[in-house]
Amino acid sequence: MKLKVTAVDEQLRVTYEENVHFDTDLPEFRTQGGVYVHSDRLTVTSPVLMWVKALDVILEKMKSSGFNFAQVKALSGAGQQHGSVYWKEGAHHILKNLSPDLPLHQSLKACFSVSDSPIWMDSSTASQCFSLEKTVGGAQQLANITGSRAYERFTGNQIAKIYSQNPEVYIQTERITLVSSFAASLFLGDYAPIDYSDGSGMNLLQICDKRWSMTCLNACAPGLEEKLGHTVPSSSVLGSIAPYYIQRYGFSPDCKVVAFTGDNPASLAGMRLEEGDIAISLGTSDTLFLWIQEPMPATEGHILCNPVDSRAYMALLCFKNGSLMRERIRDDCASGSWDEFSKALTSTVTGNNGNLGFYFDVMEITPEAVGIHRFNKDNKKVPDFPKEVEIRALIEGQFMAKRIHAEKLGYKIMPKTRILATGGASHNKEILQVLADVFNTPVYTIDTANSACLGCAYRAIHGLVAETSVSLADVVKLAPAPRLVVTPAAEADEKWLLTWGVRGL
Ligand SMILES: Nc1ncnc2c1ncn2[C@@H]1O[C@H](COP(=O)(O)OP(=O)(O)O)[C@@H](O)[C@H]1O
Ligand SMILES: O=C(CO)[C@@H](O)[C@H](O)COP(=O)(O)O
Repeated sequence: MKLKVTAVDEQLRVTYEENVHFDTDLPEFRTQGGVYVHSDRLTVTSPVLMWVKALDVILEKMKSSGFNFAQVKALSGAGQQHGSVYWKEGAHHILKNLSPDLPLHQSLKACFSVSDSPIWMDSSTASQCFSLEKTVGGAQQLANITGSRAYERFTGNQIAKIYSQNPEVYIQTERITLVSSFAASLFLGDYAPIDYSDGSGMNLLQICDKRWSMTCLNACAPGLEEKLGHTVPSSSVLGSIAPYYIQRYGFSPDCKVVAFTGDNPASLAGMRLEEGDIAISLGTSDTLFLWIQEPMPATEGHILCNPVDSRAYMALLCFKNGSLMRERIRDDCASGSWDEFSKALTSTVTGNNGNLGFYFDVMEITPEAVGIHRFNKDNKKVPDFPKEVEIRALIEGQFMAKRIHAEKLGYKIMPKTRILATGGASHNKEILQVLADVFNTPVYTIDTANSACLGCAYRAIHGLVAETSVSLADVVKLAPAPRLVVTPAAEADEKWLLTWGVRGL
């Protein structure tokens, strides 16, 4: 996991990219994959000061490389969804008076009442989820209100856990931000509001009228409305950059901060998703998302407010066993090499001669299942597969699950359907070929695998004109179109896909 930056010029060309890798650039925090997995294997957190220090490091890297901060007209950003940051009483004053002589992590070191922020990988709040659904009248009812049934990683349940386990800490907290609005707060030198789109990943926001659900807030913790602040459209200008950045890095006082959002909503903007397209992000988690007009919340998947058009929505499916699962099988079966992994995919056939597998090292979100389960062509459970068969079974299984669950959400693949792929694994053409074969649909990518970052650069430009009703699509119409990378192989007919569906996932 990394902190990344992308700058674009007025022609929407990417002019600068940089990143900070949490594990290797900030080894003093001793994270693995940017996180701590606690001994119960359910609680997963990240040190909030590591995120703050990562911002110091990336800004210093930019300064040393001669980046011209004065030219930046607007900035925006994205954070992993659902994670939360707890600001201690008195933090606001410190945030508003940052000394340009000090790095942020020094000024802010005593500002957080919870030093290890719960993040999206956490699944330790089952009892809070149960109680929230019970309060509102069941899982479907909660989905109707907030867009999702109760999910353990969703922020309301995380807040409820902190309140029930440590009410003192909750009381000492003056503000709760999402990872996205926390990062925006750092640039603003003030508490930034939560945007509608990332706010929909909390089990607290009414997705129809974009107001907090008082029933849900009260079910999680007392006095929560005040600690969360108000919500804003994702394209809002929040204000100008804080004096700290003007004095320390040479930003212009006119540089505007546009609301930050979740990484998946930001990717939707970066990929310039159109209705009918299907976006698949192969980052740490795998996610699949669609632009939708009419929300139909169900007990599987999520409906979020659309980050680009406040009248629309996006549907999202999240799969926790994404890249980390692929990395584990790569290490076990391909000597830790992506090249060898890719060769195994080219040396095996579509449909894997009937061998299939489900690979969930950690409790999966979609579907709720855990463990490694392999079946041969006679549907008999087997303990292992030859290495190449294992690799193909993993990738076909991951993509088949995406197709089956998208179809369960009502998604229909049409002749015009395009898959837009992004995230680290979208660099791997052989993996994308399996994706094309499983969906029987061509796969496109954009020039950077960092669609969330690029989307925020686009959203920053859009924020400057959004109030005049110009759409994001208009603002980015000159950006390079997605590039066709692979088309389904001729032999990828629907027959073997059907067998998969019948054998069930
Ligand atoms: N050539 C490759 N083939 C498959 N996976 C890759 C390849 N290169 C990078 N990855 C995967 O991409 C992941 C990082 O994706 P990225 O989109 O940067 O993550 P994040 O979710 O943190 O933004 C890594 O975990 C790595 O396993
Ligand atoms: O939980 C979800 C979406 O609901 C995740 O997709 C997070 O948003 C984190 O994403 P990455 O670290 O994989 O980018």
